[in-house]
Amino acid sequence: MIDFSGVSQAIVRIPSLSLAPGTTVITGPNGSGKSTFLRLCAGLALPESGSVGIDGRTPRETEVGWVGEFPDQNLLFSRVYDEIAGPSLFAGAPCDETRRLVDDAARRLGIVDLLDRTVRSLSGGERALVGVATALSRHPHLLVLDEFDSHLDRETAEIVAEALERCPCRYLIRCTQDMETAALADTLLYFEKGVIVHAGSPKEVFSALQGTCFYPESWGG
Ligand SMILES: Nc1ncnc2c1ncn2[C@@H]1O[C@H](COP(=O)(O)OP(=O)(O)OP(=O)(O)O)[C@@H](O)[C@H]1O
Repeated sequence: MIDFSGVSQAIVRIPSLSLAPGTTVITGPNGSGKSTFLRLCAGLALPESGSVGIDGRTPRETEVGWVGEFPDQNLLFSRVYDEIAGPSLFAGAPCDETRRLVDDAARRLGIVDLLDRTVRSLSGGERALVGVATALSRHPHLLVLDEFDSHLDRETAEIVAEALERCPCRYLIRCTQDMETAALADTLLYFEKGVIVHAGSPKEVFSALQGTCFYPESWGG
């Protein structure tokens, strides 16, 4: 479980929360604290008070993959292969293992033909695919995605969705404004002003959001 206890960070306040393995989707208005929550999950921010535990470890003791809202801003290396290899290199993995993980991640995202390209020569969508390949290359325990897909076309979004479906990570936590994506979650959290106002299955949460823009169009009503 991912457990929040007495957590306070910037505007976010989470007295108590336990997330089961599977896919958790976060949604809510702009500025409601979604990114802050994701940063706490990933260990990129530490709570000012309280604690976050992932199966008994802190986020920083956990293998975490992260894709931010603007994936192209997080790319570190000039060559695509090196970018995807980055987490393995930082983990001190042997070269042959790194090669295997990079090839596997690139295959899953359909970007094998990009491996020798420079990151600078890629389109925004291609950079997002590289960001996702990098984040899931080492099969992280927790994969955190912060609205990275807002400017992907449908075909690219489907490639990513398929890769995520097959990703063996224990927890996937993602933020989206796409309620059709949110509807597929195991758990849905709806934030307002730093607080989780609704939590539960998509059916439970959407029943409380009927008549708002946070309701899947395909569900009608
Ligand atoms: N370290 C901080 N100190 C003070 N305020 C902060 C800090 N980090 C974030 N905030 C504020 O907290 C609020 C929530 O920010 P956050 O980025 O988490 O919201 P969000 O729901 O992801 O927004 P958006 O949908 O616009 O991306 C914002 O008003 C932001 O300015």
